Amino acid sequence: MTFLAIDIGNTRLKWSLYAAQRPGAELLASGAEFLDHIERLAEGPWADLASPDAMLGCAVAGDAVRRRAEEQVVERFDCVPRWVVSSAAEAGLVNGYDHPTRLGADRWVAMIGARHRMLSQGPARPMVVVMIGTAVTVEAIDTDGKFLGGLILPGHGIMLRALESGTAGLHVPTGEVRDFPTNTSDALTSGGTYAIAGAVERMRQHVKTHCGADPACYMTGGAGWKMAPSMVSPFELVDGLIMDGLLVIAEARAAAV
Ligand SMILES: Nc1ncnc2c1ncn2[C@@H]1O[C@H](COP(=O)(O)OP(=O)(O)O)[C@@H](O)[C@H]1O
Ligand SMILES: CC(C)(COP(=O)(O)O)[C@@H](O)C(=O)NCCC(=O)O
Ligand SMILES: [K+]
Repeated sequence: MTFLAIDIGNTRLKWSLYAAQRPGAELLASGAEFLDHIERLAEGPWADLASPDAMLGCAVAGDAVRRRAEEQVVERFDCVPRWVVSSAAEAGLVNGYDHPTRLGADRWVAMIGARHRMLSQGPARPMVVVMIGTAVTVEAIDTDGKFLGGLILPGHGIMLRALESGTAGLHVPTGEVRDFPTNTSDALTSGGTYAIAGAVERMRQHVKTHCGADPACYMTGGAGWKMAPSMVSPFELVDGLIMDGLLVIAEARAAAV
């Protein structure tokens, strides 16, 4: 029962093909395409793959992009494209958002992946789940698996572009992260990095106060590796939290049928 997982963010489409529809399944193939290159999938990276038996994805880059991806799936494979919509509860997580379906599906899926990972590592704990993609999200989940709420911040690229377009004197190359930046490039790079690190640390404190226990902290997303060295408290950097979440959801849904 091979399974194709797809995560469409605002910058890239990520895909992974697994030998089975359950967490921990063997990874057979994977890749990432910038959104402009989605049309290449069927005749490019997917050309030599055997058709998966099932597919599940999450997509936050808009209906038009999701349809373009769907066309590639249907053109190349013999499986029905299915997409996760955030709901009031799924796979052991309860959604505390005011309007649960308005929560970004990628955020919901990553939290489900993180909760599964945390429970496989030991007893239940509260969590902070950080995704560093086009945007940055910082989620709080209590010990029972209730999503309490989360932060949305601009990612590195958006922060820099916003500063460049709103000022006359900030058109400079990328710099280094420094404790005490002494040039414009380093000041911008460090400012963005520590804005994210500071927000994450604040959320960690909120969760600790609210839940009365130190949260398990997970970080994922294309630019997660950039943030890892600058975090205040230790975070486990997990490459495929969204893919893990899609596997967890697919397994739970298959078991429920
Ligand atoms: N090799 C890479 N290709 C593309 N983006 C990268 C790469 N390495 C780091 N990044 C950073 O990761 C971000 C994209 O991460 P990703 O998780 O794919 O975002 P999204 O899910 O929003 O599409 C980019 O904004 C960029 O800053
Ligand atoms: C916050 C996001 C833009 C993150 O997108 P990404 O950085 O993964 O491309 C996305 O999850 C989204 O559009 N969310 C809908 C609004 C919400 O979650 O409240
Ligand atoms: K994402």
